[in-house]
Amino acid sequence: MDIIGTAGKSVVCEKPMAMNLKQAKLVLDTAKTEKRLFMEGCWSRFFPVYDLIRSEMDKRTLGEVRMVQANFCVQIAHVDRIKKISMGGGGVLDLGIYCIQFACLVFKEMPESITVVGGLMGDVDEGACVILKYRSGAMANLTYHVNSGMGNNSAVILGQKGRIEVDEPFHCPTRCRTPSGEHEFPLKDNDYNFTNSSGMLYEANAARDSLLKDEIEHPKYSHADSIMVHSIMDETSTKKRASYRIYRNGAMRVKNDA
Ligand SMILES: NC(=O)C1=CN([C@@H]2O[C@H](COP(=O)(O)OP(=O)(O)OC[C@H]3O[C@@H](n4cnc5c(N)ncnc54)[C@H](OP(=O)(O)O)[C@@H]3O)[C@@H](O)[C@H]2O)C=CC1
Ligand SMILES: O=C(O)[C@H](O)[C@H](O)[C@H](O)CO
Repeated sequence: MDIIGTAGKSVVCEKPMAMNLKQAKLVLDTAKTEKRLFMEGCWSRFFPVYDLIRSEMDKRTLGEVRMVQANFCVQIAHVDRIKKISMGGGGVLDLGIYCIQFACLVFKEMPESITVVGGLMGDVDEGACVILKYRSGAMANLTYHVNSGMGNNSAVILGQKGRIEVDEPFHCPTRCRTPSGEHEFPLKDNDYNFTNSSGMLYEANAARDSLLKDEIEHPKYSHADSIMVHSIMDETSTKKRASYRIYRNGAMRVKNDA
């Protein structure tokens, strides 16, 4: 907030922009008051595959969407920023966020109900199965885990007339299949630490566009998008603590910092 408010700078902040909804709102309110660009770096949203998904959804080529599935399971339990609660660790803030933003991309509204079964790893969240149910009855079935083997980290959107398959890694994809066929957007110069990291250029270009237009948010991942995703993550954390409490017969070990 000081960077935006006191120093008067525009900010692109890696996901997750905050530990909870309350913090996220404070930052976004500051950006609004100061009329500075603030973008939560949800880089997924700027990949060409996501542009294609948006366009298929706008054209309603799948008919009514009834189900979304997304998985993100990897073994990163040894990483400090994952395992330490003091560094904002845990699964939902690192991996679950990608699954949740994917459901939000498709349904564009808050779910009516959120069902969560999850577990802890020390004092941070290890993983969970999350089911979002929407007013129309449509559902999203999301799974994330930071202490497992590598899953099939893909996503699928199922409509009454067709489907979209986003190949692994769905959070930074280069390949998908839509009703119009197979699409591939290869990345160049991709020799970095993280998978498909050169795809960060899509997000960087988007931030540049917003700066040139004097926007305070980017339409592909707006402040409302951040709020929706953080609202669901807050709810997920609360429900997970509850499910863990029941599962472990009364043991409750994570502090509620909301
Ligand atoms: N889009 C993508 O491809 C990816 C995005 N990410 C996101 O990027 C972020 C960073 O991940 P990653 O680079 O792997 O993390 P690292 O742990 O490698 O780096 C974190 C950095 O933040 C600094 N830091 C930590 N705490 C503070 C603090 N209180 N004040 C100032 N600086 C601090 C650390 O400084 P120091 O070195 O001095 O400790 C370090 O330089 C995460 O939010 C993650 O979700 C991560 C991976 C991939
Ligand atoms: O944002 C990311 O990509 C992450 O922070 C992950 O920890 C990483 O992708 C897992 O492999």
